[in-house]
Amino acid sequence: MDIDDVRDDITEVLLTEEQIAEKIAELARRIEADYDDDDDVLLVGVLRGAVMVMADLARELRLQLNMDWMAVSSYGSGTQSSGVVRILKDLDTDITGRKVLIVEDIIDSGLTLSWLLANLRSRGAASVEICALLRKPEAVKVEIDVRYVGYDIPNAFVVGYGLDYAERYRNLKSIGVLAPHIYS
Ligand SMILES: O=P(O)(O)OC[C@H]1O[C@H](OP(=O)(O)OP(=O)(O)O)[C@H](O)[C@@H]1O
Ligand SMILES: Nc1nc2[nH]cnc2c(=O)[nH]1
Ligand SMILES: [Mg+2]
Repeated sequence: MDIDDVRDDITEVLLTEEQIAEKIAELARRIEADYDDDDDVLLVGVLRGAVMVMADLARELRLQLNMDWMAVSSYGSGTQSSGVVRILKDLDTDITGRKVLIVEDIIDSGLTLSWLLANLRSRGAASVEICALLRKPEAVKVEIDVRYVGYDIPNAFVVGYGLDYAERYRNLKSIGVLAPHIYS
């Protein structure tokens, strides 16, 4: 769906389809420079928000890799993190000794990723790095080392390209700022 199809719900288009694709390609080139086929990289997509990033990044990468998924949720249906991270679906892969690259759509409070990093590291992975398409200013407050960041964006609630509000808007091709009248 195009952002114009829900134009009244969006105050501003933040990133177009083209800007997203450009950034995914840039991230892929950086990742390719750091890994090779023998690394047997495991991309771990964080459901559900990271589905679009994962699908596009994985196809853009000229690298032999595996893909797995975890579902964690801390937001429920609102726009504020509840502060409690829950595993809704665990990995199917044993990551002992594996080079893991977590793929995320957005880092906001950083809560989801700092929890996930600790969780995956405790399973004995050889390395755990993070690739996130978007990062908000709040994220600088948490001490997580994010190797690959696409765009640093302003502190607004954004939707589209996997990012939802109450499970809607995930299927927008671009990313926009949600109009306050939708959630207030
Ligand atoms: O840095 P944080 O403040 O923790 O926020 C970022 C997380 O919040 C969103 O997921 P959410 O928990 O809403 O679930 P979803 O991916 O299913 O939309 C988003 O996809 C990130 O995973
Ligand atoms: N859709 C959406 N989910 C988020 N989770 C944390 N921050 C955000 C955001 O800005 N938009
Ligand atoms: Mg998520």
